[in-house]
Amino acid sequence: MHTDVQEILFTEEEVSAKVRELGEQITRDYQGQNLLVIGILKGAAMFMGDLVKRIGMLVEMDFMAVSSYGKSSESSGVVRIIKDLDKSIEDRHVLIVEDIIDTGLTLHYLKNLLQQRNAASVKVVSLLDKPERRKVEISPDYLGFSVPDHFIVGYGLDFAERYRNLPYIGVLKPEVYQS
Ligand SMILES: O=P(O)(O)OC[C@H]1O[C@H](OP(=O)(O)OP(=O)(O)O)[C@H](O)[C@@H]1O
Ligand code: HPA
Ligand SMILES: [Mg+2]
Repeated sequence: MHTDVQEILFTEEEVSAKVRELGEQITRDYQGQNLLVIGILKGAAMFMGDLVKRIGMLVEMDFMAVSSYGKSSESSGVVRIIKDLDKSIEDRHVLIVEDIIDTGLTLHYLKNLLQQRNAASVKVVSLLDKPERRKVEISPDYLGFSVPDHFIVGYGLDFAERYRNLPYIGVLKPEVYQS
């Protein structure tokens, strides 16, 4: 375990089993549909890569990059689009892939934006949910795990761009982000 990590919440094996389960659920629900899976960079990059391999039909992939946290451990509440989708999503069934829902501000903004672009349906899969911190009412259609109100890193999740490549999901020691 990395010395800045206080506790491992989910091991690599636990994450992998959950991703497989989510993939199977999504496969059943979207049978016969032409699904567009949209990964929200950078946090969801690993989850997206692993999840699509567990979806048992051909899907299209696209990515958006947004940022609301920057170098801080607190959301600014202002969502900036850094990279937009490549193509129109009009009349498409879209599935947003997120690593974590915290205040809910990012997802609230994204869901509204994609609905305004006249997608046929907009659903959300999030690997993690931190419900205690919610500022707007929103929940995922598919969820991996709920997490307590601590700062989480690993498997895509960062603090100031670090820790994304840890293979497990853990709690960052408070002294690391408070210093
Ligand atoms: O529910 P919220 O409070 O809005 O927080 C969740 C969002 O914050 C993180 O992204 P971040 O802005 O840190 O960008 P990143 O994915 O590049 O790390 C995370 O990946 C979610 O997209
Ligand atoms: O707990 C978190 N860890 C990393 N990134 C995040 N973005 C929102 N909440 C978190
Ligand atoms: Mg981040």
